[in-house]
Amino acid sequence: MGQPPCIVIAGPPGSGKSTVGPLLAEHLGVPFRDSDDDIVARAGRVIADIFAEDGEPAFRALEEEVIAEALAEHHGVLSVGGGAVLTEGTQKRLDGHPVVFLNVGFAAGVHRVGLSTARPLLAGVNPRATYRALLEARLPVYRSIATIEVTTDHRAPAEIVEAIARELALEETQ
Ligand SMILES: Nc1ncnc2c1ncn2[C@@H]1O[C@H](COP(=O)(O)OP(=O)(O)OP(=O)(O)O)[C@@H](O)[C@H]1O
Ligand SMILES: O=C(O)C1=C[C@@H](O)[C@@H](O)[C@H](O)C1
Ligand SMILES: [Mg+2]
Repeated sequence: MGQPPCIVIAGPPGSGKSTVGPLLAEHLGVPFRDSDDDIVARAGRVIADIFAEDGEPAFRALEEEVIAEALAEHHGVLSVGGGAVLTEGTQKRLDGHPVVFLNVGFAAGVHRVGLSTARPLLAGVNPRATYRALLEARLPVYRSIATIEVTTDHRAPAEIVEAIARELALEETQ
């Protein structure tokens, strides 16, 4: 039998991908990777600097590359950047993988992302409006690539892990 496919965690900024991903990996006893961390390690710069110095298209190209590598060689949980699933190449590569969409509503999401400047897409003059537009525009994309959708509002990370594990077990029996 081959290695199990990588379990992918997707969702908007603040949905909890980097928080829930490692907990899910621990729960399942498998390794964890985060594409944002892989990009930072590869570029030797933080994400805000890559956006500022190279622009978003260069960031997206690097993101697609590190995700392709991770999907090919990583057998565990992979959290991907909030905008990673917008790329057609990545969407195609996700085929055959369990993909968990961590959904978050506007109020909880805004509260979680705060005013951090680490998220270049939300660093403009009206981050709340930008965040609202981003959630609306991306919702259908997240839904189109996900095999599992989990609501994260008013739920602690440990409860979210339990919900994902239950859904993954159900998927396996189908
Ligand atoms: N279920 C939750 N309940 C309350 N707070 C949460 C929950 N999940 C994550 N958080 C908090 O929200 C913030 C953002 O979480 P996290 O960094 O995991 O989001 P992300 O989806 O990885 O975002 P990004 O796309 O920007 O990387 C963190 O401070 C984290 O502790
Ligand atoms: O939602 C997005 O487009 C992003 C989310 C983060 O995970 C980072 O990948 C980057 O800040 C872009
Ligand atoms: Mg993250």
